[in-house]
Amino acid sequence: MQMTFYKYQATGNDFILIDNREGLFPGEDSGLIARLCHRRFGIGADGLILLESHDSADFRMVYFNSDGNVGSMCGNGGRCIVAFAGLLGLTGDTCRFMAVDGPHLARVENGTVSLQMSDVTEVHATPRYLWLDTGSPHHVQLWEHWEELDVQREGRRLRYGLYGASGSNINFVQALGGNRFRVRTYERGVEDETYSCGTGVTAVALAMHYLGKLAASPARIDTPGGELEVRFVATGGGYSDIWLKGPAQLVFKGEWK
Ligand SMILES: N[C@H](CCC[C@H](N)C(=O)O)C(=O)O
Repeated sequence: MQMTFYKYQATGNDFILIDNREGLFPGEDSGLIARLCHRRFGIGADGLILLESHDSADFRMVYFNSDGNVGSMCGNGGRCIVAFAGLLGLTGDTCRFMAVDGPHLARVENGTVSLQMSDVTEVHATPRYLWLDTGSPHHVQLWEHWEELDVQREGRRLRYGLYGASGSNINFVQALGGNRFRVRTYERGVEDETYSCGTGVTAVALAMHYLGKLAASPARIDTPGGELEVRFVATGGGYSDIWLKGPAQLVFKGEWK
């Protein structure tokens, strides 16, 4: 299948973006999507995103994990598709698009994209970890021995051990003082560590506020791929007006033959 694709990255979380407004891409072909995302046999990416037409929003985002299956919301991918819609001339400095978890607003300033995330109504807390849904499911756990952290091993153990077949994304957090945190994420559907996960970083900011380790919005979060900022309003048990901000860049454009 011949098609034009665009490769984007947002704090090192990388995606293949395809303009599918004509509806020709075979989204049900999970084998093809996994091949396109494969880092040796394909283009290489953590996920693939289709930009499609929508009746009442600027566009629709359809997100697939690199295993080829439809994923839940992707915060970094959401920031990339906003930059992509701008490149295609569909939107200006602000836009509103539809994703699997509902509508999202976004703003673009000098290569930085701020994306409004879904409200969070519940945080499940246990003595060792928290779990919340920021559009995607996230386990958040503080980790003391940072230098010895094997994200692939620990993430895999928790993803399959605690969350059964549907699984969860797993975030390990270190508090750096003030409003700064460091995060490493094991992503479900990639089944490996990624350089950054937007819904994960969002979950970490809210979880740290919930635990009293972050006094107030915003949180500044370091990931292996760079820094992200999360702003939010606490609503007594939940969170609203949540914004994820950081860079999103086109890397290259190509043809798949
Ligand atoms: N990388 C994404 C998360 C993808 C979620 C996916 N791994 C799933 O659970 O389906 C992000 O920036 O939010």
